[in-house]
Amino acid sequence: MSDSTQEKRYRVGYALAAKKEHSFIQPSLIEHSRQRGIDLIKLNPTKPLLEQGKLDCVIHKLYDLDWKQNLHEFREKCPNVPVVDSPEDIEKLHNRVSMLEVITQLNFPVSESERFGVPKQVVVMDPSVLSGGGALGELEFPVIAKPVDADGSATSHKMFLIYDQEGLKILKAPIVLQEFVNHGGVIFKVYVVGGYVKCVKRRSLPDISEEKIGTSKGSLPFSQISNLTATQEEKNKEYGEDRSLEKVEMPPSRFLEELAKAMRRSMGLNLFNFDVIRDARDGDRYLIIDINYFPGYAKMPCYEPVLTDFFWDMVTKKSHHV
Ligand SMILES: Nc1ncnc2c1ncn2[C@@H]1O[C@H](COP(=O)(O)OP(=O)(O)OP(=O)(O)O)[C@@H](O)[C@H]1O
Ligand SMILES: O=P(O)(O)O[C@H]1[C@H](OP(=O)(O)O)[C@@H](OP(=O)(O)O)[C@@H](O)[C@@H](O)[C@@H]1OP(=O)(O)O
Ligand SMILES: [Mg+2]
Ligand SMILES: [Mg+2]
Repeated sequence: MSDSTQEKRYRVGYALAAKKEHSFIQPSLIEHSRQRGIDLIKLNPTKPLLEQGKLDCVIHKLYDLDWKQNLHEFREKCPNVPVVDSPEDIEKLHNRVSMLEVITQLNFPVSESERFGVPKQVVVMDPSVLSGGGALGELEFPVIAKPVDADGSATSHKMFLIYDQEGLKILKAPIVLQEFVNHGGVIFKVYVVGGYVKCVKRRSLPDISEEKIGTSKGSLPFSQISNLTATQEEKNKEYGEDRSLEKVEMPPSRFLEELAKAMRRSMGLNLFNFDVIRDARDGDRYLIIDINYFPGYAKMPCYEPVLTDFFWDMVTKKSHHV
């Protein structure tokens, strides 16, 4: 379709933090959408949405109360305009406990071979439990300590690999302790955009040998390990690391597609990704360790046509239910 003035044009409003806007609203996406008759409109989150021109769809990743209120009023007055996605549904992903409950509660046809689950985890609310022992329950070291909140703040990505009881002492409750699972140093990031599913490989923490488990002590901080930039990757190579991802086999696509579909239905969300690792001890066992709302789609191959197709579906379909 051309963008001639006679043809109907659609307006997709976006409300994003500056960093997200910078990475997601690329000139290539604007142009791709424009050519399909879709204009991407930057919204002012502090001004009533009804006063910001006709909107055919709203996408957003902002969580302050004023924005939620603004969105709430808009949804009441314009119930037919799809809001992707509903703040109530997104909320579940802001806590690392409720996030993984999505997975444990999935009604999913059991596949012949592949199985899925989540690593064992506990949430520690009481600071004295960390210093006094007994925090682990039935978990075994090493564990990963993750902030309970996954709300997009810088601290929400600050993690620690904890080798022993001593290592727990630097942590502050509340915190999630999750069993570390060896997985060959590779994670699979599965991007979901409505009905579209795309899996990519990323680097992860390397396996920890039995020997290392016995000799390592304390804790090791890390953050956004799978978001290494190209320069950092180059540096890794200079240091002689050969961790080429090319040879790593992807999980079966049918399995990932079914899983993504079940998650999308159960959460009521259209825009998310999830991190999957393959258990090094059991190649048919997949563990979901993280789910992110509105992730870095610009890192996904062909994100412009994929997102444009999604916008098109949203603005042209009468129903926007997932
Ligand atoms: N249970 C686990 N066993 C082994 N490695 C893990 C485990 N949990 C997390 N990791 C590693 O730590 C990384 C960060 O964990 P996680 O994905 O939960 O954090 P995040 O900050 O929410 O990540 P993102 O940037 O994707 O939002 C993972 O990508 C993976 O490399
Ligand atoms: O841009 P944002 O601030 O939303 O950052 C998100 C980041 O995307 P970016 O690549 O655009 O930074 C995502 O990366 P990928 O999973 O796609 O690799 C992932 O780390 C999310 O957890 C982050 O969301 P947050 O949890 O911090 O809200
Ligand atoms: Mg992650
Ligand atoms: Mg995350």
